[in-house]
Amino acid sequence: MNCVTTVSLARPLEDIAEDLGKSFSEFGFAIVCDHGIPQDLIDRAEELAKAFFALPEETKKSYHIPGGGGARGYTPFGTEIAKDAEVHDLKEFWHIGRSLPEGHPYADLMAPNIWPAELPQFRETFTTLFSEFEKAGDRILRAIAIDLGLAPDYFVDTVKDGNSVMRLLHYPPLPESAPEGAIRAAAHGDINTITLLLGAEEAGLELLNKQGEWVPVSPPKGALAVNIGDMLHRLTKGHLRSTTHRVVNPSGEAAKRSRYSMPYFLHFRPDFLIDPLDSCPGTGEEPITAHEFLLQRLREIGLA
Ligand SMILES: O=C(O)CCC(=O)C(=O)O
Ligand SMILES: [Fe+2]
Repeated sequence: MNCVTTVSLARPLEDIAEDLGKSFSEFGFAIVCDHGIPQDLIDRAEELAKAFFALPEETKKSYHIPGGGGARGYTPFGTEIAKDAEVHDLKEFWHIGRSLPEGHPYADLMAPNIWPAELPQFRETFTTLFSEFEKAGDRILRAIAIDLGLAPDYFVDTVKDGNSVMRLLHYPPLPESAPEGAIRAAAHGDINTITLLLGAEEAGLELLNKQGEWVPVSPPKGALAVNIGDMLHRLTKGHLRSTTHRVVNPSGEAAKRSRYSMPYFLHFRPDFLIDPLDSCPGTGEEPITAHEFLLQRLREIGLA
């Protein structure tokens, strides 16, 4: 196998589990089509994300929450820095998290969402998209469980009310004055359980394969690029790989264009103990709760 596998989520999960598992253990990535997220919802979401990032700088900054670690609302251009990177990423983004009912036991760990008053459909559209991502994620996790030899619903309880986050990303046209070495998104691994990414058909996303070569990830329009995060890597003792990836700068005409994408970072519930699975070979790391693991990693990237 020398390239990321594409699977249709409309097929019976037993039929795709093995292909998916192989792609995740070799590349940490798979392309998933027929994922069930309606295309008209994706189109509306992309239009709204574009409309938000086109708002005046001052308006956008009014949705930045100082001291909030970027967990909700707007994070301006030049804030996030990848682990071990020296310069900031060339991106701005908006985060939407889970809306918990008042008094929920995790309420202290998940800040309430905020919504841009300028875009009345924003809240409804992204609330719907969040639950559609969650549904697709549930199906992908069932296929992963089958491939790992676990009960198909193994992950259901592990991600219930997890601290999942949807990120609307905007990489503006390349600035003339970008710091030396700055790229749209520096090489990093995702922290969470699995990531479901929409919008990566615009070139730039690359993964680092086991041979140490950068390989483009190019899903067709509307398909998901799905990748394993550090938490699932740790649970499976690296059998499912959290693969380093990045978004490189375009050249020529494309450098004058924006790139937009929408990753959904699916997380375990905060008190889930990431205790390496006996069914995966090798020795694992110490058990750690998902919340403690997240805090450690957010500190490293300057967001906590
Ligand atoms: O924009 C992309 O295609 C990927 C973004 C990404 O890897 C991330 O935000 O973690
Ligand atoms: Fe990522």
